[in-house]
Amino acid sequence: MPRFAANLSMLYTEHAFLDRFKAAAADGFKAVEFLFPYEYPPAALADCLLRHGLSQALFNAPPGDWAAGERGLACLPGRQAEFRAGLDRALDYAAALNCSRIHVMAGIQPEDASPNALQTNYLDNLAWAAERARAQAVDICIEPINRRDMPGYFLCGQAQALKVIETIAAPNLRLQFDAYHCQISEGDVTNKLRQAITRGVLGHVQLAGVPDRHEPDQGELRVDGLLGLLDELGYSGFVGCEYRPRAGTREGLGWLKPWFGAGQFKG
Ligand SMILES: O=C(O)C(=O)[C@@H](O)CO
Ligand SMILES: [Mg+2]
Repeated sequence: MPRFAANLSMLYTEHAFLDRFKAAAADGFKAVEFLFPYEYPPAALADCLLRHGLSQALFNAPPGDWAAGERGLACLPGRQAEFRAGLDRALDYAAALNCSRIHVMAGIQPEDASPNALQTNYLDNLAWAAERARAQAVDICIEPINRRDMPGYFLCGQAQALKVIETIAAPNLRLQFDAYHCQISEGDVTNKLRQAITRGVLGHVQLAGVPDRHEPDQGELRVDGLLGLLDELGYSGFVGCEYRPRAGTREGLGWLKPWFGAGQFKG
């Protein structure tokens, strides 16, 4: 049975951020994930988790200047010191939240940068981050993101991510497989998910409907098939529900009902 995490950056936005933990727990979630915790002290977030019986599945390392359009620093030449300081900050939060997965975003490739420089920088930074995180038993996850939503994003394909993971060969550098991005960028989602599991590199899964990033009960993906495959292949990690509800988070949770354990689903 997959373990589901409510993505609190997209779900429960009817509530203030710190109230989303309670709302997720009330609907039967046992775990949460979100993009960035850095506006809040680690102790306040740890307290929310504890009070509502939740575990933290994943969050993101600092992405640079998000408001200015930055989407991660890992591939960017000249930003190594900032990347490293950000990763250390994320590791402090991971310790406080008892979280063993951090998503490190690659960054938007600058138009004037050489592809070789970006790749070298990306590999150097990820190798450093994986080694640093390993001491704390934390996995570093990398996620291919589609370029319709994030034009110019450096890591945009499953094969590209697998090659990076294979090249660095750190046991705690893992793939974050977001079926929504995979379907938009390249399709063949089932085979790509199977490949990630059989290669032993799958660190985290996220789901949304395609093409509109709403609940995964409509559109191009057959979510029951993907969740069944995770079960069949013995995936024991989390599945992040990372979508924008069509009309209210609780109202849209019907698709999860068959997958939540008996008595968990309150919606
Ligand atoms: O957008 C996604 O998909 C994510 O998983 C985020 O962490 C990055 O924006
Ligand atoms: Mg995602």
